[in-house]
Amino acid sequence: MAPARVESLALSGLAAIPAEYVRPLEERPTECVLKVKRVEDEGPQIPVVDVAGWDSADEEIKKEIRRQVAKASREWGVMQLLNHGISETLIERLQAAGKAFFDLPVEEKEKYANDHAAGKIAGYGSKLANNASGQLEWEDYYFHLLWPEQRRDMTTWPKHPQEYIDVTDAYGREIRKLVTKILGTLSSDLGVEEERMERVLGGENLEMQLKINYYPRCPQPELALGVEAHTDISALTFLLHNMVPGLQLFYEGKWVTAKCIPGALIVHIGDQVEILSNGKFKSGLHRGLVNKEKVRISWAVFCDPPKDALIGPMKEVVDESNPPLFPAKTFKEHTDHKLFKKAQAQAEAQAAKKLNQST
Ligand SMILES: Oc1cc(O)c2c(c1)O[C@H](c1ccc(O)c(O)c1)[C@@H](O)[C@H]2O
Ligand SMILES: O=C(O)CCC(=O)C(=O)O
Ligand SMILES: [Fe+2]
Repeated sequence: MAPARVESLALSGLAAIPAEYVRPLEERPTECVLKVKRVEDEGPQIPVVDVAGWDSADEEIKKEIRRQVAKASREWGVMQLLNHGISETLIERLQAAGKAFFDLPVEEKEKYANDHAAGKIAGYGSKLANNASGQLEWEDYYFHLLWPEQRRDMTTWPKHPQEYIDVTDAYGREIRKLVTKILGTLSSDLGVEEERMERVLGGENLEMQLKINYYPRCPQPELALGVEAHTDISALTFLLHNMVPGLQLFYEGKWVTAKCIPGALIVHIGDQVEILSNGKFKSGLHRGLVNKEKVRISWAVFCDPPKDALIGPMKEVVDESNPPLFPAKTFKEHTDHKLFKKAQAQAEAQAAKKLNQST
């Protein structure tokens, strides 16, 4: 059965969200981000790193930037990059194109519907219930391969607006350059050669997937989640959004809301870099909240190794006092294992809930 689009639900004007979208008590946001009075100015904040001098001739400037990127990756697993080199105009055009696609009526977007059952994840989609609890997220999305160029199937990309393909392609090329810079910085910080991590992650065959997350207005944002708590299975994830707050990072036992900083590009360390570094760099737990007043849109680029790449702690970061914390697995095995574990945990939670209700 085709999943219901969250946008259609939101537009139907319902006052209470369907039960499948109501999160268990312990998962619900404790406050509704938009209503909270400058909560983001209090307590720890996601590190902000100005990388304007990344290519500077001054070695000290470069060293300081690299130090800050590595520190954020070790302590938070996420950072907001300023002056990353992607032009404001390109970002505006990318966001205008994604928004123009989502501004189409749902019936038009359905022409791009993906087909999970047939293993086709590219296209327009909404989360499918993967267990008995049927727990859903308050979002629709568009997902497609962005890189490498020769493996892309352009028939899976939106044809409307006309600009979509050129501008999304141009953005992908810019992100690919940043991938090399960040992996180089992180490799050096671990004391391995600069190209090492990128090579293990596939080099020319490293893949990038684009997911545009579309979070419609929600009548009961305090009960729902746009994206449930997770770490990204990627090596790195690059994230832009439309300046509506919603992203939260779990840090020192609390959910910290990401500040909306104009021009900033959010970078997440994903599971693959955590594994390669044997846990020196953290894959941060994060989630997405929704709100009553505004549609939120985010653009996530997941940078992944090829499916058959074997990823385990690099030998240089393992010794007698630092034994491997992760078994080596192919990227496909890692993905399957994580999905399986998630479905299993949700099924167990549902069984426990039923047991509680019957006693
Ligand atoms: O290649 C990737 C890497 C990632 O880190 C992720 C990904 C794909 O997709 C996840 C995703 C996609 C579609 C859905 O319906 C989801 O519920 C999740 C994404 O969350 C991310 O982990
Ligand atoms: O929308 C966001 O800010 C987060 C999205 C996210 O975490 C994801 O797509 O993996
Ligand atoms: Fe994520």
